[in-house]
Amino acid sequence: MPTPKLLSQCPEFPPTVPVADLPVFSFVKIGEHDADEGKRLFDACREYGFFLLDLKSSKIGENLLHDAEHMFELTTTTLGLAESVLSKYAYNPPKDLLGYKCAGKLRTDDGKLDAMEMYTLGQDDIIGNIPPRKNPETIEAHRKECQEFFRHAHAVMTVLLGALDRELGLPPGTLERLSPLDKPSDTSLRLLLSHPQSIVDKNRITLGGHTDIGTATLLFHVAGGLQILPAGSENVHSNWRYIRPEPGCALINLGDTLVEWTGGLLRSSLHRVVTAPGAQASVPRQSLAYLVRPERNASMRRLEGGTVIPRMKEGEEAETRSVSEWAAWRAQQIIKGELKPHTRGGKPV
Ligand SMILES: O=C(O)CCC(=O)C(=O)O
Ligand SMILES: [Fe+2]
Repeated sequence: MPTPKLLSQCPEFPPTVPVADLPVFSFVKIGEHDADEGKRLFDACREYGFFLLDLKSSKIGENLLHDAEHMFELTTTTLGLAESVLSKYAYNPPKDLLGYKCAGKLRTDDGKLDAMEMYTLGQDDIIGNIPPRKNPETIEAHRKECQEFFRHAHAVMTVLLGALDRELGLPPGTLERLSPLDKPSDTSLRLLLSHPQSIVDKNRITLGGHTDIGTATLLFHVAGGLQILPAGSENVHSNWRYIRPEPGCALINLGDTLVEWTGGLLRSSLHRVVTAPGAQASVPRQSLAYLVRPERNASMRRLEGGTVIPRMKEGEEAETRSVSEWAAWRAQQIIKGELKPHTRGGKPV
């Protein structure tokens, strides 16, 4: 992403690093229910679980690109506050992931500590599903812009989830109703920042390999550094592929919840952030991740009623946990080392 303006302020993404060849879809065509675009989108959701979405030439898309510029400004002002101010808004894992996370709180795949700062805004707080939380003044003064971002990002997701409903043969609106804007959920917007290193280690892992746990994620990045591990590849440095930021595009990736709901048809791919490549390593790296989670009471149970999602076979046990219970269980498994994050789903239809 995002806008040509922001990309022009960043050194060039080098042409020499290995990149993932992700497909680009037109948001306009998907909104028009273009059958061919929908089919290719479904293929990408199973093969990679990642794709680029061209937001240009669409009113909602252009609005979201504009909102993203505001959110990048909030990243600069908010994460530029003194540590003594930010620490008053510190996150409190595992219960409360909203607020400020300083660098060095998480373990990365190589056993070192992460180098990513983030400030996480909750959809419930910003949209008003709960009484407002207290955020730093840099954010409180721009609640309206934050609301606009959430509304437009949700509108874009609604169009994408509608296309997946059609491809999965689910009744229209099924997936959107499970992850709505106006019901309590853990949907959030992360404002992410990592600082350049004094001595550049191009393989340093800024944010460790993971899959996103929710429905789907919409990401804007300006400098590179985000990488995906192609399905079936061993987790060694040489197999990871950079994702090249493209002007006017958002990057979309599917989360573990969609894998569960579709009986493993859709894919949630392992991804991570390393030092931005080439000259981009010398500038602060900012990104925005809008992480859509289902409403809190939703179940992780496989969806029924579609024409494509496989039915439970004899002997298979139905997942009965709610999304919150499942998320807590999974976080515990990872903490206890019983589960190493890995690519999930992508079963043939
Ligand atoms: O910063 C990025 O490019 C990716 C962030 C990410 O994967 C996440 O926040 O889940
Ligand atoms: Fe992620």
